[in-house]
Amino acid sequence: MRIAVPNKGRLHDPTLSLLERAGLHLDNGADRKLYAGTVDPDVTVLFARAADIPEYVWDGAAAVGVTGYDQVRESGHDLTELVDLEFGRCRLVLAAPEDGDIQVPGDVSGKTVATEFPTIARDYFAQEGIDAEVVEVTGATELTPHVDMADAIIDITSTGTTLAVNRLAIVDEVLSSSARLFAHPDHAEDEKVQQLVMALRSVLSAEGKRYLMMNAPRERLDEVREVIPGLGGPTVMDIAGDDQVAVHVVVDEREVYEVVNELKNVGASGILVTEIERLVE
Ligand SMILES: Nc1ncnc2c1ncn2[C@@H]1O[C@H](COP(=O)(O)OP(=O)(O)OP(=O)(O)O)[C@@H](O)[C@H]1O
Ligand SMILES: O=P(O)(O)OC[C@H]1O[C@H](OP(=O)(O)OP(=O)(O)O)[C@H](O)[C@@H]1O
Ligand SMILES: [Mg+2]
Repeated sequence: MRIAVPNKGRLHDPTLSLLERAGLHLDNGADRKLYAGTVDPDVTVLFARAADIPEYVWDGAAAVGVTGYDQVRESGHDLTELVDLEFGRCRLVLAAPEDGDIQVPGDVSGKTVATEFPTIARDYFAQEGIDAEVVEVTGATELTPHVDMADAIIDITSTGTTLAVNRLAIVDEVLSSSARLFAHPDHAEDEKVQQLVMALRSVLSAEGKRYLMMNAPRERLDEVREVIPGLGGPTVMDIAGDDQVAVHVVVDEREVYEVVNELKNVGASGILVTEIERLVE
């Protein structure tokens, strides 16, 4: 199985980090090559531009690919979305110069809109019944309204800094995106693809979770159970020749502070809090 992965840009590092955490270690020097092997002899990683990945998957050059939902929509290919990887979150927005005469989407009728996403832009205008002319650019879109290349833009925003620096205001949200794992519809159910899906989900499930280990007096076990909001209840183990038991449990990271205090109050001791790499449910 080949996995297409962004070769550079914003999605490159988080994708490689996720594959590593999922246990799919890449060969050394992977990021300077077009291909990389992994610990699984049947799995190869193929590096490509984020915008080209939908095409690679659609053509069968790779069974699956990681890229932004925006890129898949722009490609027009009907790929199967398998996992939302929760990074690369951004929005495609219609934006126009602050204090200009474009205040609502309808105001761009009869005007020009620059974008790196012409397919998405045309679909959006058709759906909204807006008659605007789309001007295709390949970068620095935010500049175009200031050099009279376009009246408005459709571009990516996340923190809003680039729009603000270029004195552009959001007129409408066109699409909300994040990095996701996509498959060719014919490969979505393949065994290797499903193994990858499970491994990636296990990493995402573990994020924001902590593993708690402690000793507790056997006679206060009921009180311990009550304060633990655990995933499927705690694991309780006897400590030979002792009136203490060992208790292990997975807890939401946001609850750890309060839970540890409550556990102390019901007699728990030697409380250890650790991170979890993966959680297969
Ligand atoms: N500011 C951002 N915040 C979050 N995600 C973003 C942001 N900008 C882009 N993305 C996501 O990352 C994807 C790739 O964008 P990126 O900027 O890394 O590549 P690119 O500039 O299109 O690539 P290239 O340099 O190869 O032309 C986008 O399609 C989008 O899904
Ligand atoms: O809302 P913000 O946080 O400012 O992010 C938005 C900017 O991020 C992306 O550009 P990027 O930095 O990837 O540069 P690029 O144009 O080289 O792709 C996008 O094209 C916007 O310009
Ligand atoms: Mg970019």
